[in-house]
Amino acid sequence: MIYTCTLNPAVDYVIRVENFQAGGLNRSDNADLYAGGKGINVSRLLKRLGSNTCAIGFAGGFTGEFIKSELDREGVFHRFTSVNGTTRINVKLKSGTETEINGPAPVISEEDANRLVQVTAELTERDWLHIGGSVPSSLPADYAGTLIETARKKRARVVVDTSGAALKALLPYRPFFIKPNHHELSELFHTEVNTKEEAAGIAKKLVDGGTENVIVSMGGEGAVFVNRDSVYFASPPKGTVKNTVGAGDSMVAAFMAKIDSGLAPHEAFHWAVAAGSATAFSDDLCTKEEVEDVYSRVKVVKVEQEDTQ
Ligand SMILES: Nc1ncnc2c1ncn2[C@@H]1O[C@H](COP(=O)(O)OP(=O)(O)OP(=O)(O)O)[C@@H](O)[C@H]1O
Ligand SMILES: O=P(O)(O)OC[C@@]1(O)O[C@H](CO)[C@@H](O)[C@@H]1O
Repeated sequence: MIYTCTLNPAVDYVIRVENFQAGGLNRSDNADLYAGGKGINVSRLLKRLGSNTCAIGFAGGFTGEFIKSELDREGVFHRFTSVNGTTRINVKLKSGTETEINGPAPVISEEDANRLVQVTAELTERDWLHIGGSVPSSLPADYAGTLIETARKKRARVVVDTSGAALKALLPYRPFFIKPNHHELSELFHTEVNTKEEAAGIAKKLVDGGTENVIVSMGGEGAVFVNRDSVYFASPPKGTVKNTVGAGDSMVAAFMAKIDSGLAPHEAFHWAVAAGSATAFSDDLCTKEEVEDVYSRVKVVKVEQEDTQ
């Protein structure tokens, strides 16, 4: 079972406005609500790809109920820890460009935090623990690390998809897989990452530091894959981009799904890029059929290690 842990889920309110005017009254006749947050997106896609998954994390208030009912509707197992506050709403404003306003997390009590640790203590060596997204500031600084250690004691495989200080703090736990985008990588290493060669050079440092598999996503430019044995570059096909929210999560889901079903890492990478692009080309997360359709149009090349910095 692939458990996804979203410590700070969200209802994603995707609203489209023509000619948005900051500071003025704007009206929209096109908006959608989605169960969101990185782990939740990953679980939704895993279900579509046919993998066994369960979404865990904190949920509260009417927004928490909405997320659970949406997951029920899609047949995605979940086991959220209920909290007193209200799960946030994240606004995704589409008006030519995409503007995101991610809301604040509810306060998580110590008791609720401990209850979630107990859920991760039930994992087994056949399970994965994916930890995705931001961490509510009311949680102890080492909270995600505690979840990882708890799952590790049961020999579960750990995947980390977070950014900034939270990602930096979790790297010493030597995750099986991480997928920063090139902006997150730039922030992590205090350097500009603009090319695939530069991304591969830095990803190698992460692999040297103990992370087993690194994908660096680079939006419409594609992605880079690095592990101990090899480096691959991928270029996605051209298409009409409708929504990039969840494109990165789709990559993570497809990579885990394909590794879990026994594929080699570079093959799983190929599927990951296809899933990322398929989501970018659709309004919501992509379907299995859309991923299959994009797959044959993704170009993946093996790169000689000397060609990277
Ligand atoms: N314009 C695009 N055209 C084709 N594919 C795209 C485009 N934008 C994103 N993708 C696909 O989605 C993948 C992930 O994109 P990106 O690097 O933006 O992830 P991300 O920043 O983690 O996204 P998010 O956090 O919004 O889920 C890319 O590697 C690519 O495969
Ligand atoms: O604020 P965080 O936790 O970093 O990111 C949350 C979020 O932006 O990430 C997902 C897309 O990856 C969205 O569903 C969600 O709104």
